[in-house]
Amino acid sequence: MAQLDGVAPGQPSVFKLVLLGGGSVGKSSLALRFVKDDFKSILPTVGCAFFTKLVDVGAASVKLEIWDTAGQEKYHSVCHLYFRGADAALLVYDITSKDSFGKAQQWLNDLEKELPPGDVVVMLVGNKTDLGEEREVSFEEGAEFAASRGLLFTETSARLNHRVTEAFGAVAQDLLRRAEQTEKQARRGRAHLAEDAEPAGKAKCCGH
Ligand SMILES: Nc1nc2c(ncn2[C@@H]2O[C@H](COP(=O)(O)OP(=O)(O)OP(=O)(O)O)[C@@H](O)[C@H]2O)c(=O)[nH]1
Repeated sequence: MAQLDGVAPGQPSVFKLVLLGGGSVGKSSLALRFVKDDFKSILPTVGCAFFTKLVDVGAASVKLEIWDTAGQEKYHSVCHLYFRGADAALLVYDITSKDSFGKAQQWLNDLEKELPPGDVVVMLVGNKTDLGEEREVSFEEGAEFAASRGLLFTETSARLNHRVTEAFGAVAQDLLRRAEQTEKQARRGRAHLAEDAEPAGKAKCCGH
């Protein structure tokens, strides 16, 4: 895999990922599971917590800077500040709460006001699949909403460590794919510019 421009050889590409969603959906638990492979009762996040984790994507390495935002309504206005410069977002809801699914959709609208769709990789995550008997949001509902807005989608259980690594891994993979695509386009653009410049030079020379 080619090294991305601006990244020193052997160094990972760094991307900022924000965890968004209502209160108690499991944002901090997903981060804790992914970064430290741990699960415990966590107090509500105040403001924002910050983690980093290296992820291997094929032969490449990606460093995710994970910003865990507070889901409680009283912190909502502060959290907008954390959107800035985000490359990716995990939009989390609790599959046992229809209300949290609605909140995730509101968060998406807020995010898209700040960052144009397409500029950021967004994955919708239905968490707490271990509580299947209390389920209020079906897998299909989640998948359909994600498809309608061009989002990646998965369901997880931070408690049982189900599909947590895969969720972050899929986002890292998509980030790298997009970065490589952007770089290829830029290289092609530079090559075209060089080609366009060359015949003009020759014409000048041969006209004499
Ligand atoms: N059963 C179950 N409980 C979970 C799961 N993930 C988180 N929880 C529990 O849900 C509660 C809220 O989890 P948090 O990780 O603090 O949720 P949060 O979204 O970060 O909450 P805020 O900080 O208020 O935004 C805690 O009691 C967790 O133990 C899960 O996958 N399954």
